[in-house]
Amino acid sequence: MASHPPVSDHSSSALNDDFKPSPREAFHTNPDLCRYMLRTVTSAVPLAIRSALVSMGSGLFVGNAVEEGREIYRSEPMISCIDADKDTECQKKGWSKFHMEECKILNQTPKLRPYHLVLHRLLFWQRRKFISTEQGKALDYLETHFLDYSDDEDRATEIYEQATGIRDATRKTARMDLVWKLVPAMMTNCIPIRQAAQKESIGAALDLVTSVINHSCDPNAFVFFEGNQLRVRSLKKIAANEEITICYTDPTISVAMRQEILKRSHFFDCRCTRCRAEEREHAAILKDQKGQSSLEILHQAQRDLVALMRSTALAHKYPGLHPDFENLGAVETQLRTISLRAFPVSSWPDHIEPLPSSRLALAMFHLERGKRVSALRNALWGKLASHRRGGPEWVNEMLDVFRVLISLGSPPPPSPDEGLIPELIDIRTVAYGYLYELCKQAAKFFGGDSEYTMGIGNMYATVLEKTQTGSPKPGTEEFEKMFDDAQAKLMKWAHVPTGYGVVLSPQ
Ligand SMILES: C[S@@+](CC[C@H](N)C(=O)[O-])C[C@H]1O[C@@H](n2cnc3c(N)ncnc32)[C@H](O)[C@@H]1O
Repeated sequence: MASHPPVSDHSSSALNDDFKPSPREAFHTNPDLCRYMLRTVTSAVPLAIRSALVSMGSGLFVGNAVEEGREIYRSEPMISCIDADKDTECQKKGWSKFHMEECKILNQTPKLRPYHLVLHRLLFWQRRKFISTEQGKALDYLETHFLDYSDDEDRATEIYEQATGIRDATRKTARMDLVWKLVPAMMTNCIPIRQAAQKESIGAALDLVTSVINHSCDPNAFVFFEGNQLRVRSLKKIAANEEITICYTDPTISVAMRQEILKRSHFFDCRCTRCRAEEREHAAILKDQKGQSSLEILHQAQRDLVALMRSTALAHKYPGLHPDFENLGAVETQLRTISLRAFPVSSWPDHIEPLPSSRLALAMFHLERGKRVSALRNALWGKLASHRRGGPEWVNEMLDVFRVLISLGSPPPPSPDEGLIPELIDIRTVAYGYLYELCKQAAKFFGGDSEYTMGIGNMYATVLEKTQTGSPKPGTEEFEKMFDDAQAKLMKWAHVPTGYGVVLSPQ
């Protein structure tokens, strides 16, 4: 970042242009600090901060084996901030005691991002000496990628502009060296605040222990928020002394997009087993295209599909903004055109993202427009074709499919111009079975005590109550048979290949 005059030594005015933070030490080299950090969480298993196996620096490890679908730890993050446009809600919930003070500053900060809120809170605390010695020490150990940003003129400018904007918003009371270091530190270590039921983040948080967890695209754990409490739970069995990993990106996006995001935000090339397997699979599939496609064409098509769905979502939310994307029939045509570009010889494989997610998103747009039959076709296709068979994303997506099924099972019946629909009894049986499975999976991944699981459980109890006495109930062999038949009929109707259906868990 040599071309910028960025940094003060601890005064606000004396800037010099060769600031470099002192080399960062890894957390695990300071056992006292690690002990302090681990005391900030409530853990269900012993935890340890050690030299990482999947990256440089430190990582978080479990001391004992953890079964799939168990809590690892929960904590109140050091700082949690809700996005400016969600803050009315946040004040009601008492998220931000500092709202008045922060609001003044935030209004002056250009291009506000969620982690800016965290940064402003940190600076505010620092001025008021609210940061304990241990917390201050832990902040010094956070990964900043300062030198990686320095090596890239554009990225360096980006950080510099953010740092000066933030410092100016504090009326230059903040120490520039601190701001300069904390901007990239927050970009690297803040985690999005996502409640169980939400796909989108509503803010950002800094949690010291969670900032030690490294990434995998096939992670063994995930993070979600219950109110302002952070929870980390296992996605699969973790052996004693194994490193905990979480996915820093949306795990449902394509390998190329995950890699792009990780490279840009965390400066590493992910070499996890999932990435390598998917890269090999894509290369093999493209061989069938007789030289008419390539990995570059596929990656561009994947980006185009994501952009198409983003524009459609915007057009849906703000009518008139993108009139070209308001007609869902036209969007489906564009989707087919993009798919054909990458797979001109045989069709785009059902499970390769972002096709399944795009189909599911289309289903929800159709549903909101009252086109319930088109919604069902897209929902079944998108959900069942995807290779995801568990995890928090599976639960959220299945809840969407359930909503589509329920809408079709409720009056009024769809108009005949929407085309033939499956028998109502089959729709209801499948909805009932999916709700049963949702209960099981939500309890497993989010925990029985999460509001989300309890909400789904209440829905299931209501449906169960309304079921006529004597009718087969989920968990029985009789129901399972009925469900399998009904699901097969729906899949046939939606042209979903056999073998993709949901298999109900035992009682
Ligand atoms: C939130 S920190 C995780 C803790 C970090 N290892 C440390 O010692 O502070 C995120 C940074 O860890 C590194 N990292 C995490 N997962 C990685 C992976 N799978 N491969 C390479 N580096 C990784 C990257 O530098 C990333 O920006």
